Amino acid sequence: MASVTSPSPEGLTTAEARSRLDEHGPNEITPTAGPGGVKQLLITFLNPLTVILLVAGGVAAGVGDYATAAVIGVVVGVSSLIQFFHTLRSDQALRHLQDRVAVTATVRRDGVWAERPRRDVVPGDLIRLAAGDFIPADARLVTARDLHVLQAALTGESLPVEKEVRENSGKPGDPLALDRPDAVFFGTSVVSGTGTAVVAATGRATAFGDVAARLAAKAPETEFDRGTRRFGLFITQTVFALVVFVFVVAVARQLPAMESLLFALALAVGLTPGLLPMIVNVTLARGAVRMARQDVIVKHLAAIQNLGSMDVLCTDKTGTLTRGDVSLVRCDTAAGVSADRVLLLAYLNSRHETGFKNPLDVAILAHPVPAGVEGFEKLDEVPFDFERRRLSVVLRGPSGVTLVTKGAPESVLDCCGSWEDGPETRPLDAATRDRVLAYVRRQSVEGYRLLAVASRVVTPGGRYSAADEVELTLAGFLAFTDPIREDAADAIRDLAADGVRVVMISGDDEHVARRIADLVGLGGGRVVSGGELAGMTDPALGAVAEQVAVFARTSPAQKNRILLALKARGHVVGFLGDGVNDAPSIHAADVGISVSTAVDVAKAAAEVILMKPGLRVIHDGVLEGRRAFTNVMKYLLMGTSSNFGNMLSMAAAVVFLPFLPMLPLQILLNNLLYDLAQLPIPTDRVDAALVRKPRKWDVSAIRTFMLVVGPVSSAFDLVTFAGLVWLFHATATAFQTGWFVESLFTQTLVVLVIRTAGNPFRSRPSPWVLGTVIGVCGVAVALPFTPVAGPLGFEPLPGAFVPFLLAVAAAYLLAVEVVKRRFFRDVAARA
Ligand SMILES: Nc1ncnc2c1ncn2[C@@H]1O[C@H](COP(=O)(O)OP(=O)(O)OP(=O)(O)O)[C@@H](O)[C@H]1O
Ligand SMILES: [Mg+2]
Repeated sequence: MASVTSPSPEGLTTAEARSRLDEHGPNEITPTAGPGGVKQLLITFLNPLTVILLVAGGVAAGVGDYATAAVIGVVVGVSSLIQFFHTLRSDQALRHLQDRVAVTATVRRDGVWAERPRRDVVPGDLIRLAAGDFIPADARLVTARDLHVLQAALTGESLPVEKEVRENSGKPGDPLALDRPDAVFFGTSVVSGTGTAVVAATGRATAFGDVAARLAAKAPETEFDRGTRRFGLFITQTVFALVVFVFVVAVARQLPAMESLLFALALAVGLTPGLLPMIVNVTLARGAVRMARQDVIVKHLAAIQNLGSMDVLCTDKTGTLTRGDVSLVRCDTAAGVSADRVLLLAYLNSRHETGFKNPLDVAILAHPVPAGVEGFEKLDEVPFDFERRRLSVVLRGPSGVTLVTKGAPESVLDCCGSWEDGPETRPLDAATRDRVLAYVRRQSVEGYRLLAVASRVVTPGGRYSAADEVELTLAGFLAFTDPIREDAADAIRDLAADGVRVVMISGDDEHVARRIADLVGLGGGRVVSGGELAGMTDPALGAVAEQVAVFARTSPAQKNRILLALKARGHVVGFLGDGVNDAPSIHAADVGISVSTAVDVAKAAAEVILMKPGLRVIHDGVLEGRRAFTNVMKYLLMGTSSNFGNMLSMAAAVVFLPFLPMLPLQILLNNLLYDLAQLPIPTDRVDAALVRKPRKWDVSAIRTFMLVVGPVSSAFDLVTFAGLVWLFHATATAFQTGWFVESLFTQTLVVLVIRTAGNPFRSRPSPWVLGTVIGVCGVAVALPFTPVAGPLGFEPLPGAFVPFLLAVAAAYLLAVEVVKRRFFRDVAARA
């Protein structure tokens, strides 16, 4: 672990920071930036397919076949450049999005404090910490005031620990150890208090960097990754077997050996879905950019997939279902009498606490300053935590040293032994307690959120902890209102209509939760409280969570349990939250969602950030995610149907024909044109019907589709072969020309069929898709009549071939239409 020497109070200079950034690298655990331009170009060029092609080109040039060598040159050049620019563009788009939601750190540079992206922090930087901050690096505290830090990510300890600068905490140059009271670490967060610190280590050099890098390296493969990988493997094996088969047969039949080798190599290139990774990335990146326009930012492309397949969305209440602009409407004693003292104590507590300000605190402080607030000096603080649900400050005032506690009514009541009835202090006996609880319940049922305030005179000096929150005197209650969002009910209904069930998981009171649930259309059912939940086993909870729409008084750990229980039952679960208490669940969800106004910890844990609060934008994002998914699926269905069919046809042709069914260079040209026809798929329109339900990656359905459509398309190839041989008495050149044209027609036109689950004539493709398909077919028909026909080995086709070709293509499309309907029915049935 690194060490640091004394910092300058002015912080680093910009120049110094820049040179340190060069020396230590950016402050990130896993690099977010993709490879740079030149490296990316090399990666594109050095893929195995390109290498095969270049070798084949060398061989062709060696034997004097310059036409083939030229076609290979064009194919390699064009496809590499297309891939290169597309990948570069989507990387840039994604990086731009990531910058918009980058978590920042408060850093002192050149003598001024400024917010800078976390990745720019360097060793030696002076940083400032406040509640809700994600600690940006490993650092040694220079000053600290009531600084409490949650180190769960590093130590597993779920309660905040206090950090402070002590005389004996070690010399500035000593290494930072976890138990050092003046050391704070990357990956942990500030619960309350403030401090300044000097950075000792950044990025991978941090204590957490090690752990996180190991975790990141072992990141579980998503269903999508696994699907594409297995699929790619299957294709590669099949292609390999076919290429060997074709070569052996061709040689056995004494076709020219060199020509046969080139033919086999061209097949290998032509039949591998080489564009798959690129098309997937471009489609998703395009989806990401469109989502950004709807105010939804994704940090990783995989999040789009997950958003599209999410079927349960868990959300907290304040700020998403409600507007989050809380107002304080009443301050009453436990007897229900309005009292200034209740407001005064609450105000003192809110003003002096240094934790992350809950909207309730904001509402209290927005109230006109009550008289008498100025005469108090803060001595200490016991910060809020979500298990205790209360917080205390210790103040020296006109009548001695007082501990002032505010929190959830039951939690505060548990610590009280008496209550203030005007000037009198009365004991809080069982009967009174029941009466008070009944009062709280009544208020909650009416929709008010309540906080209780209590206090006690304590002995001055010493340090205070939660153990001092005993024998308090209850001053009274504050009642707040928080209007619901106008669009919440609509958004919940729309999400439900599109297959996403919304579950509210609140830390708030059961009655308040029920009331809000009623207002937004989640009500009517059972409300499960944290207490009840504590008695359930995980499997039982899973069954309950599938039925229940509202959970109340849950702790952060319980929020997490609900979510994991739903995941265990096969749901794809999203979690939307904005607080420190939501961060673990955001992290554990399939889709962690937060809002731009959330605390850093929540934003850092999320994969999706909403630039506008509320559920409406999520609905838009979900649909956008499903659109991207659907377009990826189009590419796959198009590719699988044509590649597998072509393999079978090639194998059959080599066995039966006395010549090669297509020249190597024709195969390559065919493949290039086919690839071009696929490029605009990311721009395609998507049928509304295809985004009505969560979309899951169904590899087996795709494989079935391939195994059925492949032979079907092959059968139509054989019909073409038969027609060419017997009807048109084609020569080798005419045969090759005829199949070249037929194959491009069937392979490209099929996209118009498989791009919709219904009638292809009822669903309009994007102009780009339609234009490119027509263009490619046009080029195919025209090529034999152009001057390049000779070098490419084409000859003009007889006029009668055109109606024959159109008839074959039409019959093929009809057949695919039938198979396709079954495919979409199966997929829908399984979802
Ligand atoms: N600053 C605070 N002072 C006193 N009590 C607090 C404070 N913050 C939270 N509480 C208590 O803890 C409870 C749970 O906190 P909070 O409402 O933030 O949880 P949540 O799960 O985020 O709820 P929600 O669903 O409303 O967003 C609150 O209802 C309140 O009683
Ligand atoms: Mg909340």
